[in-house]
Amino acid sequence: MLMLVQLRVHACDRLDKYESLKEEFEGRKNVQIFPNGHLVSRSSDYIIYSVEAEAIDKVVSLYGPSTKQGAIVGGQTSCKAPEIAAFKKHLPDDVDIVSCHSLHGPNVDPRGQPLVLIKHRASQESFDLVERILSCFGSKHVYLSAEQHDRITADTQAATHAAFLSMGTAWRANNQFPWEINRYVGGIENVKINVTLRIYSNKWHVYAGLAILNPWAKEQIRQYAQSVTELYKLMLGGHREELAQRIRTAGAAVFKPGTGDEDLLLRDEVLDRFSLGKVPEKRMPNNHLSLLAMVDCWWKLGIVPYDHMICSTPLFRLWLGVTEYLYRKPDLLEEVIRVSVEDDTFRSDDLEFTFAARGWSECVSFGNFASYQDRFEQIQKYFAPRFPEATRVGNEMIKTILERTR
Ligand SMILES: NC(=O)C1=CN([C@@H]2O[C@H](COP(=O)(O)OP(=O)(O)OC[C@H]3O[C@@H](n4cnc5c(N)ncnc54)[C@H](OP(=O)(O)O)[C@@H]3O)[C@@H](O)[C@H]2O)C=CC1
Ligand SMILES: O=C(O)C(=O)Cc1ccc(O)cc1
Repeated sequence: MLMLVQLRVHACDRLDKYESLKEEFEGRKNVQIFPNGHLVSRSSDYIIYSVEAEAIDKVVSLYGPSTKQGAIVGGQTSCKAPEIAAFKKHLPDDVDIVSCHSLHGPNVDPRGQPLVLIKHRASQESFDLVERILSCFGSKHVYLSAEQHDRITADTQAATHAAFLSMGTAWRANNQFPWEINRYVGGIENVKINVTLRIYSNKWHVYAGLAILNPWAKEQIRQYAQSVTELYKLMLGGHREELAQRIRTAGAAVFKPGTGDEDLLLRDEVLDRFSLGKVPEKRMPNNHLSLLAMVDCWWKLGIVPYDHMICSTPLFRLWLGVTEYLYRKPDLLEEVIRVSVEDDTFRSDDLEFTFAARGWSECVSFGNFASYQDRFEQIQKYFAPRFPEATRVGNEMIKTILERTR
C-alpha cells in the first residue's frame, strides 16, 4: 500500500514487515514507513492499494474506513471488478476513486508502456492530480472504464499466460530444460523459453488474480485448451486437409491484410541472440501447437488482437509478434502443417502440452487460489536454478525487441 502527501510518500506493508521495510527506506527523507494502513490512510491525500487481487476486499475493508476526508483512492490490481466493488463497499462517500494499472511487469522500462487510468468516481481536479503524480513514469496514459479494462486485459493476458504456463508445465512433466535440447533452441523458441521462465519467476498471485477474478478470462482460457485439444487430435489422426483448412481460416480471420503493424515483425536473427543454450547449425522444424492454438482461440472468440495494442503488455506484443511471424510466412506455415501430421518427434511433448492446457483451464474454472498456487510453485521450483540467467537474457531480449517495436 503506497500513498503521497504533497511530495511525501507514506507507505506500509504487513505489520510483520514493518521493521524490514523501515530499514529498506532508512535515510529517504521523503518516504515514511508506517506499521499499518490505518496510519497511512488517515494521513494521505492519494492512496494506492497495491496488494494481491485476492486480498483486495479484505484489505480495503480494514483500512478503507480510515481514509482521510476528501482523499483520492485507487488500486493497482490487474482486475478491476473486485477492486472497484471493494472501494464502493468500504470507502466513505466523500472519497474519490481513481484507479490505475501499469501494463508491464518488473524490470521493464515504464516509459512508453501503457498505463490505464480509470476515473470511476472523481472530480476532474482529483483525476488531474493523479495523472500529474503518475506522469513521473513516462508511460502512455490510456483512459478506460473498469469494465472496458477487464474486457481488454482478458483478451490480451488470459490465454497468453495460459499458453506460457502450459509450456512450462509440459517441459517439467517431460523432465526437460528446453534450452538443453537442440530442437528447442533458437528463433521463436527463444521467445517461448524466455517468456515462460519470466512468468514462472514472478509471483503466482499476479497470474492467479487476473485469471480467476476476471469474469472474461475463464472462457478464454477454456477456449485455448479446447483449441489445443482439437488441433492436437487433427494432428494425431493425420487429417492434413482439415487441419490445414482450420489453420488457414483462423489465420485469415486474425491476420487480415493491412492489420499487421510492420514494426511487430520479429526476425530469427534478432531472436537467435537471446538463447539460453547454443543455437544449433540446423534448426529442427516444430509444429508450434502452442502458436496455432493461440490463433485458433482468437478466431473462435472473435478477437482481433491488433485492436488491443493500445492496452497491451510487452509479453502480449511479443506473443503476437511470433504468431504473426509464423502466419505471414507461407513457407513456414506450410512446413508447420507438414510437420504436424508427418513428424512424430513432438507427439509426447504435445500430449503433455495438451494435458497442461486442460489442467490450467480446470484449475482456473474451479477458482481455487490454493490449488493454482500449488501448481504454479511446483513448476517454479523446477526452473528456479535457471532464473538468474533467464531473467538477465529475458530482460535483454524484451528491451531489444521493445526498442525495435516502439
Ligand atoms: N508484478 C506484476 O507484474 C504486476 C502486478 N500487478 C498487480 O499489482 C498488485 C501488487 O503486485 P506485486 O507488487 O507484484 O505483488 P507483491 O506480492 O510484491 O505485493 C503485494 C504486497 O501487499 C502486501 N499486503 C498484503 N496485505 C496487506 C495488508 N493488509 N497491509 C499492508 N500490506 C499488505 C503484501 O504483503 P505479504 O507479501 O506479506 O503478503 C505484499 O508485500 C497485485 O494486485 C498485482 O496483481 C499489476 C501489474 C503488474
Ligand atoms: O506482460 C505480462 O503479461 C506480464 O506477465 C506482466 C504483467 C502481469 C500482470 C499485469 O497486470 C500486467 C503485466
